[in-house]
Amino acid sequence: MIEVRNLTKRFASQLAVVDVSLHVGRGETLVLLGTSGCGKTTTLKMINRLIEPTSGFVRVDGVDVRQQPGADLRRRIGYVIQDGGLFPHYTVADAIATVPKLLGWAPADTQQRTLELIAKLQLPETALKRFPAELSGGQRQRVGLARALAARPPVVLMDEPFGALDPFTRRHVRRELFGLSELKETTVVLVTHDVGEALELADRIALMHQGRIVQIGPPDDLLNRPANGFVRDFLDL
Ligand SMILES: Nc1ncnc2c1ncn2[C@@H]1O[C@H](COP(=O)(O)OP(=O)(O)OP(=O)(O)O)[C@@H](O)[C@H]1O
Repeated sequence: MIEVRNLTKRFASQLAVVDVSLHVGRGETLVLLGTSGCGKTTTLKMINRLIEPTSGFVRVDGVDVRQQPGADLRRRIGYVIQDGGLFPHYTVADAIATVPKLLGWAPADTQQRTLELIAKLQLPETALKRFPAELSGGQRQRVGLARALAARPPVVLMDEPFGALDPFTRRHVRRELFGLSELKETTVVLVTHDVGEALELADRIALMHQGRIVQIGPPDDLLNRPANGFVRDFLDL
């Protein structure tokens, strides 16, 4: 589904990502894990072209992302960031309708999908008219996810999606969201520095350090067969 080949990103003299290659299968959840500044976000943003690579390429469903028109890419790749990334002057309904509108959906279809999503995410219908400042952190997070899932993208990228939440709410929202059947069918790449979160959510983990992947594999592989001392230290084994 997603193929990343030899991706490198240099910002002036800073090498942020160095020769990263990986693939993510359809319906799989891959977690990019690592310390602050190791290149996780830069890698994620090269998948949806928010950042252009210095070298290497990304294919989604066999097509190079550079060859896909922007609207196509946004329909196919949902994006969730910390705290939902909502515009302060958009109501919840406006936020969820963003991509369907961009794709020219009929208003009735958008409304039906919006109602379906807020029911699935257990947001009250009265929230539709509210602005982000009138919601709790957990609600904002769920709205961010509803917005990303609205047009049923086959791929969703998530950057520290639970980062703004307290540990209790974080666990709760995480379980709720990843329990959704919608997400089970979706190919997800999720960035976190939280080991527990990675072990809970990942089908496979790519552990990064200084721009490179140190080890990639199912959580059990990293736990039982850490590639080196860094992996052992990071996972506190
Ligand atoms: N636009 C930019 N210009 C210059 N340097 C950048 C830019 N964006 C990122 N960097 C640098 O590239 C490196 C990787 O950053 P990146 O945001 O990908 O790390 P990260 O692993 O996602 O970190 P965090 O968990 O703190 O968000 C860092 O050293 C960062 O300072």
